[in-house]
Amino acid sequence: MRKQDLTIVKIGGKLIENEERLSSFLNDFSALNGLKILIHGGGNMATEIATKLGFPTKMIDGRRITDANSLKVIVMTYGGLINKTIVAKLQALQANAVGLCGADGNSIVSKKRAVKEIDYGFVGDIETVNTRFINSLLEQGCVPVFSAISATREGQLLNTNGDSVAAEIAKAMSSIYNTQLYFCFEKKGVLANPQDENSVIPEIDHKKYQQLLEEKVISEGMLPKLHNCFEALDHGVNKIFLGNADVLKMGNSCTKIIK
Ligand SMILES: Nc1ncnc2c1ncn2[C@@H]1O[C@H](COP(=O)(O)OP(=O)(O)O)[C@@H](O)[C@H]1O
Ligand SMILES: CC(=O)N[C@@H](CCC(=O)OP(=O)(O)O)C(=O)O
Repeated sequence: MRKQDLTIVKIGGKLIENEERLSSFLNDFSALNGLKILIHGGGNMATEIATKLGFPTKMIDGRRITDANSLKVIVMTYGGLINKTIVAKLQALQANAVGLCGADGNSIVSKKRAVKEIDYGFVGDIETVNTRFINSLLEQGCVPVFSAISATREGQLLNTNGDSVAAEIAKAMSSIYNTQLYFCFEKKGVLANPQDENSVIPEIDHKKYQQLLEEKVISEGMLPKLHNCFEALDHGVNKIFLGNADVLKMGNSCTKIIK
């Protein structure tokens, strides 16, 4: 029997900050047929609030170095302001959204990243996704909305890259559903020339990905994003797309990740 479809969408922090683009995106998201899950970032807003509080931000290859103060800002910003704003807007669009972080329902258990060359601080690498719990929400007609936060078995909250949260949820839920994963960010897709908004690469396979890495066409936040795309593709996720706030609209140009 064919599995039921599940759509998983990650929305990046730069889109969340723009009220018009966020509303338009949430309209499209709420109108999607079938079961769905939303994951959001909020990196830019956390940086802005941390700066106002006098905590400088350090990023390495698109990943935040998270000390105790930045973790507090992150939990308040992602788990509080952004998550609840999105949930309220989705409720107004008749989607029964439920806001979560990885600690809720023990949904995403992670491990603090081991210190190798770099000490990332309170950053989590996901170990398990509680598919039973997430599925119970879907079966009740809820739309889970996850922030980019996970927790250890010992109860330590950890900052967790939003793209990784989306990819790990999609991978895990692929055991039950036919999954499609969308990464929604500022650009129309992966660009051959990051300065040219119209240079969207329509399809990327493993070979092209290696080539883009070698040619250094991808950098910063695009590095974890594409890494997560191929992780998901290699672990059962059926379809993966990268595009801007209009990526859920029919016929919109974007990048498709293929085998
Ligand atoms: N080849 C590329 N194509 C598109 N964006 C790229 C590319 N290389 C680097 N980037 C950068 O990566 C960013 C996306 O990563 P990130 O900011 O982490 O996304 P998100 O909004 O999901 O947090 C783009 O806004 C762009 O600045
Ligand atoms: C460990 C790590 O880097 N976590 C990310 C989580 C937020 C995120 O992914 O937000 P965007 O989607 O807006 O980039 C961060 O703090 O920036």
